[in-house]
Amino acid sequence: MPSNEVTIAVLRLVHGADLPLPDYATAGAAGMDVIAAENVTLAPGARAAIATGFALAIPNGYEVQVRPRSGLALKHGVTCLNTPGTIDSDYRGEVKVILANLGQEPFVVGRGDRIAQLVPAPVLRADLVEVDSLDATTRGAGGFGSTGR
Ligand SMILES: O=c1ccn([C@H]2C[C@H](O)[C@@H](COP(=O)(O)OP(=O)(O)OP(=O)(O)O)O2)c(=O)[nH]1
Ligand SMILES: [Mg+2]
Repeated sequence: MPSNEVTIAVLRLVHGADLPLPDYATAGAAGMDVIAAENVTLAPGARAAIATGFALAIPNGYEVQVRPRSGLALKHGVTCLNTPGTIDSDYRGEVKVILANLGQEPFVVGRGDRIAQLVPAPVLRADLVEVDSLDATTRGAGGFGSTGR
């Protein structure tokens, strides 16, 4: 196994039994495309959690990010509302894709359509240490455009 691969167990659910599992569209693709397991029409401004028909068991120390597809975003204004979506390593339920239609027209998701992409990533967990003061920096509390355009 190449060093940049992580093995993730995938379980097909009954309503996804006939659907392809997430897969890479090209040899160098960063994300595995995810297929919708249901038909949903999203009105302009609407959102929905779209079924995918599979569940994962991600190894400890990893997550899977659910990211939008740029084609859907650019052509239709359809994106993942909670991007990047987080699939926790201890989640065993169905992976869902929270799509939002920010476009002007209704958007039809067809069962079998590629609606998002999955990217596994290593996760660092923080050990928070409470202190009385923080070290000084040039930026200080400046943010949100404080350095100009
Ligand atoms: O796009 C997504 C985002 C989340 N999930 C599932 C897997 C994830 O492990 C779980 C919880 O997600 P998250 O932590 O983002 O949501 P929450 O609102 O904090 O819910 P919870 O209280 O269940 O953690 O929901 C998905 O299927 N798709
Ligand atoms: Mg959570």
